[in-house]
Amino acid sequence: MTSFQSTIGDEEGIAEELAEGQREISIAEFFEKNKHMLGFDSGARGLVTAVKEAVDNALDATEEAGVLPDIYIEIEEVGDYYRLIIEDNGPGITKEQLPKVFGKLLYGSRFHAREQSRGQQGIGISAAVLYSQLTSGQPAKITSRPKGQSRAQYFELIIDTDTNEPEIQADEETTWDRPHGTRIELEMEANMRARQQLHDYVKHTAVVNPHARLELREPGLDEPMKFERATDELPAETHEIRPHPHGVELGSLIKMLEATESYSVSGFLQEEFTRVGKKTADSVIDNFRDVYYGRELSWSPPRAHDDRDVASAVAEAVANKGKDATTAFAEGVAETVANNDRLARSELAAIVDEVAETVEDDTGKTFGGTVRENAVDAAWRAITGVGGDEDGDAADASDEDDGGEATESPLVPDVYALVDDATSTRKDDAAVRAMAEALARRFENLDGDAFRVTLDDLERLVADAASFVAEQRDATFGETARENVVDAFWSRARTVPDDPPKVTAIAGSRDAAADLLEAMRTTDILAPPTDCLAPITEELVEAGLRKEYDADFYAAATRDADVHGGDPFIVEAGIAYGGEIPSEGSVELLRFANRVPLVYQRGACATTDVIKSIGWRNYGLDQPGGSGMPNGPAVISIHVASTNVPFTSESKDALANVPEIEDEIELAVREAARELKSFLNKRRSMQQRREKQDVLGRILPEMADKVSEVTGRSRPDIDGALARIMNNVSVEREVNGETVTLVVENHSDVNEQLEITDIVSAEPTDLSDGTAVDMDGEWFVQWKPEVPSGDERELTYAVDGDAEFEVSVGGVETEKLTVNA
Ligand SMILES: Nc1ncnc2c1ncn2[C@@H]1O[C@H](COP(=O)(O)OP(=O)(O)OP(=O)(O)O)[C@@H](O)[C@H]1O
Repeated sequence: MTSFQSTIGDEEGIAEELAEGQREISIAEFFEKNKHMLGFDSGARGLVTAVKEAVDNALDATEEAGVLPDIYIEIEEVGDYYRLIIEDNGPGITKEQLPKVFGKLLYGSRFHAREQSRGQQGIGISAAVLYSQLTSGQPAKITSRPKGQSRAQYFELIIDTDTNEPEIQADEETTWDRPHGTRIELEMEANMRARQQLHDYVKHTAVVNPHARLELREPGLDEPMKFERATDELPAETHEIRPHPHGVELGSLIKMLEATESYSVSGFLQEEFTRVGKKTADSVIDNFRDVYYGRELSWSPPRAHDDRDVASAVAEAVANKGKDATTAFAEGVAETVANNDRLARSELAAIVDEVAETVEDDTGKTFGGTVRENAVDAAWRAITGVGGDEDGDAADASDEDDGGEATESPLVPDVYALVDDATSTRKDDAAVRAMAEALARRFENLDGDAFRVTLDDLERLVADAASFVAEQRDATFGETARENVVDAFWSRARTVPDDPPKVTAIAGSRDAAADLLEAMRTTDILAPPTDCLAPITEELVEAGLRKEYDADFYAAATRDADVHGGDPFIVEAGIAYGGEIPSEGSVELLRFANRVPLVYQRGACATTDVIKSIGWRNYGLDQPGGSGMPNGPAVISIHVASTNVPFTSESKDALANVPEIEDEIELAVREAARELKSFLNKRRSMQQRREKQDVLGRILPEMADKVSEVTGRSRPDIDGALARIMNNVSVEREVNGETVTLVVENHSDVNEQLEITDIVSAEPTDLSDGTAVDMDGEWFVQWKPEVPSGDERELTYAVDGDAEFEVSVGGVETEKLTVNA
């Protein structure tokens, strides 16, 4: 007994003493202690969290019911308290469910569902009710009108903090002008210090839920904040999925094994998991066999020059079958064996069975189980020197130090060939031989005759043989050489034919269940279906940003689905740049999970970590020191949608650092950032072009004047020169009597597809091609010419001599255009 235990043992009744201090904890106490985890740590924050919980639920409920959300949020000051009202047009809640939804913590419809939803835990709204009652002493007032019912139900309730059950204080029918939906009224001790966060939450909710209409009234706003919907399309409907084999933990797997009605592992895998059909189940089971039973090492059968004789060994093992049948059987086995490159024991057994059946058919003699087993033993001994009762050599060979004296095992040349192949040519032959001998001895000492070994054991044997050789012969087999040797044997080893244990047996053995889990994880399995997810989509991520940010540039990227812990997820990123976005300070990062804006704990969020780790200078943003938050007029939004979003805490403020998700966030952000980079590069080169054109525009006329002055000739045409120097597209007008010609020259090195519109004050006729449209006495003449690089086009029409013109050219940037028309 340790001294600590003896001290305890000396004191009588310690357990009783401890028991006196043990009692049930009421949820009020639990809440008081953990309210920061639930997002209710202060009055300012509590108000934002309560709004967030109610609005998230309203969005979940409306979408589930296929209704476009119309959500009303109101905050009023009532004496020392604040009253919060949230109304939605969702499906409502039935009279039976309503008290539990609001009056019981950990009650919800989403905890067990593998489907993307904002709510996950069944805590949110009841925690808000509890916060309200603990700080104001007032009950929650709920009105709900289920779809199709003529009247609404009104409840006043509090949570009994001892029993975690709703205590109903009023329960009556009422009228409500909304045809269906839910209205929640909570009073609480609060303040508006987090007004900015509240506004951000509502605004950003509108950004990622362009299908929702939101309205916020609060005491600080003269006018309500209204966010109209940008689309009438609801997000794609999501479907629940079963867990993915790559994502379960051992504890859950054991529970699933215990609960399943399947009897076989194959049935269990196909029934309980997504993406597992018969073929995938077979692959998992093969991998399970490899870890659970190990593989069988395979060996080269004897060749013609070899003195190992399979045929006579088999013949000797067979008695009483007559000469012809015995010879046919023995030679049949020997010949089939020789047709194989390498053989494992179970393959040999299959060959013996097959040949026995053929010979039985041909000769009418019976080759029963015992005869076949004897034949397998004998043939295996002939091939490997190991097996049956005469397993002499193997036992002798166990003494490492008298290497030279024992008869060489038939395995050695085989092992030698593989080791030699797998190690570098610079290895000294004696070292390779020593390694082969040491390894062959270890293989011979494996349990049973079949040379079954798991990958871990094989690695251990190879390492052990290598260190033996290093000690005895002063030759090193480094890590790479050892890995190559392991690989050479493992890749030639065969998966055993044994049936896996039944589900109940695996459920009862932690080790077997762990082996099954490893097999599931190492099998290639299709990513989970993504119809359980509803990404915002690239188009709407961009539309959401456009709606709320006035910028020069927008880009968005939606990645393909990936898996973390068995739950599928999709990452989307968007960037808005320039325009009205403030250029001072660091960029604004908008974080979203399942379409919910994350307001607090930015610094503790995986999204922030990823943004900081990207080298933003590569993408054209300023980043002091080359790491950390980039600076500049940009907004970056990141949305992670998953059936199970890994938050750092129950208040769902920040994403945990899950490597798979971080990788996808990085790829999505980089995808959008690459577009930003090419936009900025182009903008920079256009800027340089503009500056160059400005300079040329100033000096060319001066040069033209000078040339004309010096040469005494007329002033050269500088517009054409400018277009040529700048490799521009030039559009020049020539008017000759009634004929108007627009000459388009392409001096650039690419073909240009242009759209040229000439607005003419009189009616044009005889158009070369193109169209003319009369718009209130002005004619719009339009051409869409394609002008190859280095080529020109002439666009003509006829018009009365006094007409006025105004040309506009589309299809090419203004910086690459010289218009003289
Ligand atoms: N406005 C509403 N309309 C219809 N049903 C609702 C509404 N609000 C809540 N519910 C139902 O009540 C349940 C409990 O809501 P609660 O906010 O406590 O948890 P949750 O949203 O499931 O998870 P979380 O704790 O992560 O927010 C929800 O799962 C949903 O079924």
